[in-house]
Amino acid sequence: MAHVLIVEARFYDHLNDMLVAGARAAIEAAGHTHDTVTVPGALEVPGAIALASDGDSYDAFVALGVVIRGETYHFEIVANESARGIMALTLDGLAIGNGILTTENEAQAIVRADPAQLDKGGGAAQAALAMLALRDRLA
Ligand SMILES: Nc1c(NC[C@H](O)[C@H](O)[C@H](O)CO)[nH]c(=O)[nH]c1=O
Ligand SMILES: CC(=O)[C@@H](O)COP(=O)(O)O
Repeated sequence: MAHVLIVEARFYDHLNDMLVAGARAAIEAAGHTHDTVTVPGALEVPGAIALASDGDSYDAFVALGVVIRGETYHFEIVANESARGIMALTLDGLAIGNGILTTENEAQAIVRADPAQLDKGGGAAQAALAMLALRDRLA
């Protein structure tokens, strides 16, 4: 049984609730356990995973959040740098599923976050568990 940490950037409550529900359901359906920590925004997600990976408490990580394009270049910074930070941790050998949505508008985010529709939170959890299984197999 694996113990998974969900790191959620709680920027949009209603969207995050759906992503977290999907991720938790997928982890539980696979017979694993989970904790959740909350950070202010997507830019803080890689740092939180790095902090949590210092000990032996967690086998895998699920990054969740929503970045919706606004009027300025800030969207690119938050979307690209959060993904870059998560990818760097992945290349260090951590099992991480990236469920940080980067959308043009709220409607796109709802379809992707909703567990009854595209369920990207559940998909990110399944990706984290798949990478954990691969790591165990290759070790
Ligand atoms: N605009 C969004 C942000 N921005 C906040 C940053 O992620 C960060 O918390 C701030 O710059 C302080 O370091 N975060 C999201 O998750 N989603 C957004 O749409
Ligand atoms: C991530 C974003 O683009 C958004 O939340 C920020 O909006 P703005 O560019 O209008 O300041």
